[in-house]
Amino acid sequence: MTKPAADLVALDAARHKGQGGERPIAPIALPEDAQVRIAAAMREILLALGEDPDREGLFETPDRVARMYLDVLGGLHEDPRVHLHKQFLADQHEGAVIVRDIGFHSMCEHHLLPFFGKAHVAYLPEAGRLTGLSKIARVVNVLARRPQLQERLTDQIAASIIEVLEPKAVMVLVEAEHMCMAMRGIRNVGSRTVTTVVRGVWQRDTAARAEIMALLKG
Ligand SMILES: Nc1nc2c(ncn2[C@@H]2O[C@H](COP(=O)(O)OP(=O)(O)OP(=O)(O)O)[C@@H](O)[C@H]2O)c(=O)[nH]1
Ligand SMILES: [Zn+2]
Repeated sequence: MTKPAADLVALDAARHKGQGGERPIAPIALPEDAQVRIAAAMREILLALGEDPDREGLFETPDRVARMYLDVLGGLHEDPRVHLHKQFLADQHEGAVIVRDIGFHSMCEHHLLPFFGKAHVAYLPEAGRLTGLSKIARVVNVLARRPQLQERLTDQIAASIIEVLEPKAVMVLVEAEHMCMAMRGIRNVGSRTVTTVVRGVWQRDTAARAEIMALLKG
């Protein structure tokens, strides 16, 4: 096996450090009283809006919303990298592996409104070192179920793969629609944001980069 991508891991660690409030890939602990506290906060929001949280339609809502947040933001307490630990070798495969159209739902950390779309992931295995295709989708799923920025989601998908699988190169393209742009503020429905990240040998090899980017865009 050739040199692992330790330099890429270090580069990633540096990139993710000190970027105003940046949160790392590692999971955080779930407070024991999370459900109760979220429900109490939701009840307070309803009261602040002038609503009656005890009326029939609302009385179960704080609890329900608490369960919903613990579900859609549950990736905070999971480590995406564990899914990549199961690996296998296919020495004869020298080309890229591309998983397109991984659907995801995330929450923008500015407004806690959903953004959702597709992630497309490519990597160039090191010495045939592969992971299961579903594992790439699992990584996307864990990282998406956190308060996120689309750019950070894109970076962290690549960083997780680099750290555990140590491939020669990774490229990630994420396209998404942000409800905070559609439902409020500018109220721009239908605009899509595209973010990309390229790491490893594809950063220098412009021909390969263009070829993989074209395949990722589909
Ligand atoms: N770069 C980036 N920006 C995002 C993402 N999700 C939401 N935003 C933006 O975050 C910005 C927050 O801007 P602020 O000016 O602090 O908040 P705001 O007053 O609600 O902004 P408006 O949406 O323009 O009304 C907005 O421009 C959002 O469109 C994301 O994933 N990446
Ligand atoms: Zn937002």
